[in-house]
Amino acid sequence: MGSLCIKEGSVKSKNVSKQEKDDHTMENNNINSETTKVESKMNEEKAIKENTMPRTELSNLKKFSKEEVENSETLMMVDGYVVETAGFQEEHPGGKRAIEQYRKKDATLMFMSSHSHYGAEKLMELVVGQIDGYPNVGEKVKQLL
Ligand code: HEM
Repeated sequence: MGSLCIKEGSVKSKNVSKQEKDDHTMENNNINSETTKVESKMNEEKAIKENTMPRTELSNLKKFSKEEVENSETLMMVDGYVVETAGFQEEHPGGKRAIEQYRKKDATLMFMSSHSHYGAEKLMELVVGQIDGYPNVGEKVKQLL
C-alpha cells in the first residue's frame, strides 16, 4: 500500500514536471521571439546611423546657431554638424590636444583632410545637432561614410 502511494506520487510528479517542461519551452519561445524583435530593431537603428543618417535623419537634428557652439565648452562644428566632444578627447586616436584645440570652432577642413571612414563613423556617433542655415549639412562627411 505504502509503496503504491509512493509510486502514484512519483508518476504524478513525473507528469507535473513534463507540464512544467512544456510551459518552460513556451516561455523560452516567447523570450526568443522578443529577443529577435529587439535585435532587428537595433540592426535597423544601426543601419540608419551608419548609412543614411546624413541625409534622412537631418530633419530630426536639433538646430544650433554658430554662436551657440562658439559660446559652449565642448561643442565642435564639422561640415554643418554640431558635435559633442566632452570626454572624447581621451579616446581620440589623433590625440587629446587636437580635440581641445578645435572645440567651439569649425573643424571641417582639418577633419576632412585627416580622417577615414572609421573617423566619419565615430563623428556620426557624436552628432547632437546641425548649424541652422548651413548649406548641405553632412555632404562632405557622407563621402567618407
Ligand atoms: C569630433 C571630431 C573628431 C572625431 C570623431 C575624430 C576621430 C578620429 C578617429 C576615429 C581617428 C582614427 C583614424 C581614422 O579613422 O580616421 C582619428 C585620427 C586622427 N585625428 Fe581625429 N577626430 C576628430 C577631430 C579631429 C580634429 C579636429 C583633428 C585636428 C586637429 C583631428 C586630427 C586627427 C589626426 C591627425 C588623426 C591621425 C592620427 C594618426 O593616424 O596617427 N581629429 N580621429
